[in-house]
Amino acid sequence: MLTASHLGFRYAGNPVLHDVNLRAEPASMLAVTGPNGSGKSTLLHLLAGVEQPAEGTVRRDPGVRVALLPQRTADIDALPLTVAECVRIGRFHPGRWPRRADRNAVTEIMERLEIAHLARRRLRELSGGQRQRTLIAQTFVQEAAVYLLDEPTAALDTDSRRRVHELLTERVRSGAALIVASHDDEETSLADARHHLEQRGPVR
Ligand SMILES: Nc1ncnc2c1ncn2[C@@H]1O[C@H](COP(=O)(O)OP(=O)(O)OP(=O)(O)O)[C@@H](O)[C@H]1O
Repeated sequence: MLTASHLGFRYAGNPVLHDVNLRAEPASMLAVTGPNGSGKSTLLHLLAGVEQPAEGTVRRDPGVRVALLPQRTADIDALPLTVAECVRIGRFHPGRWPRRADRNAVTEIMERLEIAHLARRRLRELSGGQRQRTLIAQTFVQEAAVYLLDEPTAALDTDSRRRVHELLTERVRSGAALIVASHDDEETSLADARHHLEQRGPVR
């Protein structure tokens, strides 16, 4: 589906990733772990095609759809979007009007993540957890084969975290490949495999 071979990356000459090899397997969750600054977010950006590797390749099989839940999204907050509009973007297909299935999927995911009552609120008016649940809804409303999730539950309370973990497990059961960067032991224990990144670059 999605294969990373010998990936390397540097920010302004500072090495972050070196010789990373991994594959998104269908019906499987891979946890990406490692200390702060070890390059988990960078790796997800490379896998999503947001950044280009300095070394190695990311190969995506033709037609495989990849959804990314980024960790930092200040640009999204700057848009005057409501919660419902933000989630609907996940079902937006250029050149075609939303179908009933798209509208149903949006309603269903908003109910599951308990943001339906916030539908008309602007993103910038939300709490951190409400905003995170909105972005998770936007990610999971997409019909992707591969989901790249950067610390999906870091801002969430226990109930919301449990709900998101149920969603992760269901997506895996329905055949998706999940790659999840996480510091949370409970979350990484849901994974079928783990890829640990070591700290690189100069020690300060
Ligand atoms: N845009 C950037 N420009 C320069 N350096 C960057 C940039 N983004 C990240 N870095 C550096 O690259 C390294 C890896 O960052 P990254 O965000 O990928 O780590 P992470 O493992 O996701 O960390 P965390 O657990 O804190 O989320 C860090 O040392 C960081 O300071």
